[in-house]
Amino acid sequence: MIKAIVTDIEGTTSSIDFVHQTLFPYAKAHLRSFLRAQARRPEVAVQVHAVAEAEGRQLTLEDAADVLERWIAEDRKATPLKALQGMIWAQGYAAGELEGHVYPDTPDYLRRWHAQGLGLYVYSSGSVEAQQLIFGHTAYGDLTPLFSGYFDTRIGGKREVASYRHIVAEIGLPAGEVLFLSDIGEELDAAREAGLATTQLLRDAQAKAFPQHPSARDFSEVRV
Ligand SMILES: CSCCC(=O)C(=O)COP(=O)(O)O
Ligand SMILES: [Mg+2]
Repeated sequence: MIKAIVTDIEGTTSSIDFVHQTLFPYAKAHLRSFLRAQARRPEVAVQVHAVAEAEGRQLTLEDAADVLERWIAEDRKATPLKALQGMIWAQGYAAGELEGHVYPDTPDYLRRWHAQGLGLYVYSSGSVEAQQLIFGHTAYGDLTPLFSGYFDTRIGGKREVASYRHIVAEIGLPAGEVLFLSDIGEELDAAREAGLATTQLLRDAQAKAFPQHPSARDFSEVRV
């Protein structure tokens, strides 16, 4: 009996293109000006410091921006990059320059599942702030009241079994009562090894299917 759903974002609730063609370029375009203007804010400074620690060398602000641009190009799921991207996107959403993309079935089924009493959670490499922003600024309104919690890379990587063990411990349910939704087979494999139920979203005809997991073309095909 499934009592909670943990959902990925990119490729699951929202399009990969929105993340890669809109969000990442927006963060890249505003990165240097953001760092120059905001580097003294403690929450920014701590992330810039973490970039230098990860590189194992001292960095000027311009060096840090170079590293972060490289990490964006490599699609690195590094916590300092994700935290800084979230802060930059916050400015974009506040200015009305960004709208969070969700597939049309996403709000519909999130509302149904919530009304059925299922607990809804997000697990994404994007920071918790970035997760709340994308769901808080959709064409279907603010979806954040539907969620009971958010998890990001601070709980661990999405391909690591331990991350899912920590998530179910935080949710407070047996792993078998939690369903994880993602488009990425390696994430689903890790979740299953931790005991969670899984379903792979195959929204794109070219998506690589992992047949060991149940699959769904959209949320209407997800069996809970
Ligand atoms: C919160 S929207 C931005 C998502 C993001 O930054 C990312 O790297 C995609 O990660 P996901 O785990 O959702 O595939
Ligand atoms: Mg994904």
